[in-house]
Amino acid sequence: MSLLIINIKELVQVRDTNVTIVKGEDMKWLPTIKNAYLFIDHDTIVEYGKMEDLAGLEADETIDAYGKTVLPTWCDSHTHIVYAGDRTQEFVDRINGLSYEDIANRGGGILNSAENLQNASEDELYNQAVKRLTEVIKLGTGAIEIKSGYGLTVAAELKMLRVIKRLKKDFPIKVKPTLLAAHAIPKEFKNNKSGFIDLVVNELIPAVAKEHLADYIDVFCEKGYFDLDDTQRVLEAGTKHGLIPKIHVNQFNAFGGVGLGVKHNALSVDHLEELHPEDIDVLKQSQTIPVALPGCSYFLSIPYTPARQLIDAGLPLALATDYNPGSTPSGNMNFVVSAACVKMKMTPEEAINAATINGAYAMNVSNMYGSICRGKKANIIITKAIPSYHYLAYAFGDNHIDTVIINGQKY
Ligand SMILES: N=CN[C@@H](CCC(=O)O)C(=O)O
Ligand SMILES: [Zn+2]
Repeated sequence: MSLLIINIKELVQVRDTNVTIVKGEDMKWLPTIKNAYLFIDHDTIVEYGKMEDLAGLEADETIDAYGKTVLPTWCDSHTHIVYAGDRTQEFVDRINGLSYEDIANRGGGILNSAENLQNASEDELYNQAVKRLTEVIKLGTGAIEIKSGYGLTVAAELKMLRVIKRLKKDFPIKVKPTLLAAHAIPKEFKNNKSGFIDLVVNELIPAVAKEHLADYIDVFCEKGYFDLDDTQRVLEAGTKHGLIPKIHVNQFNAFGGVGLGVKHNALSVDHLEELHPEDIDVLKQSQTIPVALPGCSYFLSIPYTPARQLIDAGLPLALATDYNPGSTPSGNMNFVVSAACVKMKMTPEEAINAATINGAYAMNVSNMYGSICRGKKANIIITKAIPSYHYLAYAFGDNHIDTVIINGQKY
């Protein structure tokens, strides 16, 4: 089965060589071809170019994309889409004056989601996650990372990760599973945090590794959750079992978690709403990519990750949704791109690079996803007729997507 897309107004994020990350100044450059075609064979991008150079290429199906923009699907490197129920009551409580911290301190927040998840069957969880995943693919996401972390017991964490495994098998997009082993201190361990870390290190991580249920190990490194010593213990145990660190850090407080992540060769450090100059220095010496989650800043009314400081220091930056029931009940990468431009002063070029190729890097899949490149997976967004790719970020809140193609097939 082959597919030819013709008369594309602008083909965006075209890379002749297989670039796997873009950093600093280079993020300002988004390569495009105007009046272009794209040729896909089965699930692979085979050829592209200017319409005037389209000669002798025939396909089983042709799409006329006159007036439309074509770009690679979004790569969402940070989500928690497997969860039970919602937390709308806490949302209303926050409007009425409680903080995220107040809610957590009275046993709500992550512990609330953990209770819901522990009481849900694997099938219930799967069915809820199927709806969310289907929706985000229709919004243009073509590769996604999904975390556990609402289990807080060995059995419930395994249940979550088995749901992620089923999603990975049943959906055509790339799914990368993460064991978020230490997300909150369970009630039973309220006065015995080190006992919980013992459980994570001695039982949870080995059980997950034995079933090959995760690629990455994550910790919520934050005041009131897990400190540097706890984080270090979890990352060491995860690494010993072949899991690569990707951590939640500097969401509310910056106290050295970024340096610790870098020391453990973290693939990414995520959140960074709070940032110290030394965090930037340490990131400059590393292969670790910072990940910003503007949907979380929007929803919790907390600072936005200082993208300008990171990019102007020559660093790469990825954008992701953080889709979860507590801090970001949205998996819409289009909103994330727009919010990054409006609130973080990223240019549309930087935001699109951050949401495609750099998002793919933050999942270690940028050799096959995140750009229009010969040999890469044919995961493509065809927009409605829009004036330019800038419009995606500018006209926020509307759905500009006409068609999503995953592995060469219309989704
Ligand atoms: N901060 C930690 N974890 C999630 C929120 C979890 C929740 O509130 O349920 C996040 O990334 O924002
Ligand atoms: Zn998160």
